[in-house]
Amino acid sequence: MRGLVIKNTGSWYQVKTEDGRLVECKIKGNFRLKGIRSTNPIAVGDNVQIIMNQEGTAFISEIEDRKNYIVRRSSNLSKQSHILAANLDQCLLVVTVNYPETSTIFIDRFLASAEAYQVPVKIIFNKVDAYDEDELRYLDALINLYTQIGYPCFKISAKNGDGLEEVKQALEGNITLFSGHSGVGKSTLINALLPDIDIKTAEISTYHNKGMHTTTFSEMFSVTGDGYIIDTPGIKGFGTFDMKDEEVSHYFREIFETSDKCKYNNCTHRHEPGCAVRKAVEQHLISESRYTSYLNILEDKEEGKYRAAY
Ligand SMILES: Nc1nc2c(ncn2[C@@H]2O[C@H](COP(=O)(O)OP(=O)(O)OP(=O)(O)O)[C@@H](O)[C@H]2O)c(=O)[nH]1
Ligand SMILES: [Zn+2]
Repeated sequence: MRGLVIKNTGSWYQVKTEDGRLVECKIKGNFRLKGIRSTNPIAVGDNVQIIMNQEGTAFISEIEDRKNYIVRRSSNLSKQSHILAANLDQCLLVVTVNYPETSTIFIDRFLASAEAYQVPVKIIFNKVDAYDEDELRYLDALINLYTQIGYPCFKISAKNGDGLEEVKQALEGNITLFSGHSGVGKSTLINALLPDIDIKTAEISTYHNKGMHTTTFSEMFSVTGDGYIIDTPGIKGFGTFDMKDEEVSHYFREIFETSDKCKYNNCTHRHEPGCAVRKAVEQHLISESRYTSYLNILEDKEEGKYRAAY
């Protein structure tokens, strides 16, 4: 029988079967997956085959190929990773123009890593109830910028409910991960979307065993329209990844499109003659803030800091 893993409590997995039942499952057999040394072979979001037993519980016998997954490295010492969630359909990045301010560098780095992981992102601008005129103008400019690049944007107040209907629609039929840095209102938003569950009290814990093994129990919450929200503490972004200088621009959509016209095909868009990207920035066809974020990643990469940033 096929099912979706919606909760991982360490020793048990809760699987929702295709006919809508919730079944407590254990793993049977050896689940070493190609290419990953993981502390947990199965994560929320995995599609699995289960074999029912007489007690009404089941064994997970097979795991289907993942379209993507996010990991956290268990510790610096071990090379093992902990898979936090699999098969994400999208990520909703919650940001704020103020209280606290989310920088465009943070947004653009997040978008770049999501591009690398091939997870579509939508941006939620929260706390619109709290902004003054200048902040609202800046907010609209940002929405304009990111919508044009191809990232859908939402303007909401998790506090008073403005804009929540559009967010609910975006959740339908999708497995969604919420991200955003501390204080932007993720918990407030998720609680508003899931009034029956208090996220802060959801059963999620972490334990350490000789400093080598860390497990985060994660859970997906059902939303109307066959969608799920993943809220795993500690995920601020995607994992780390290595890339060459000339690859960074692949993760900035509009820079990548323009780079076709650069004189050199390995142009890094910094000092090279005949760089179409720099020209587009001068002509305000590419935003200065996006270009700055792009340079910022290149610089950090050179200093070996980029990996540490996520
Ligand atoms: N004015 C206003 N305040 C909000 C809104 N949403 C959240 N807040 C407030 O912002 C603060 C942080 O909200 P949280 O929901 O805890 O933020 P979080 O992103 O979950 O933060 P972490 O748990 O640290 O990751 C709280 O004091 C909320 O009441 C909003 O739409 N408008
Ligand atoms: Zn160039």
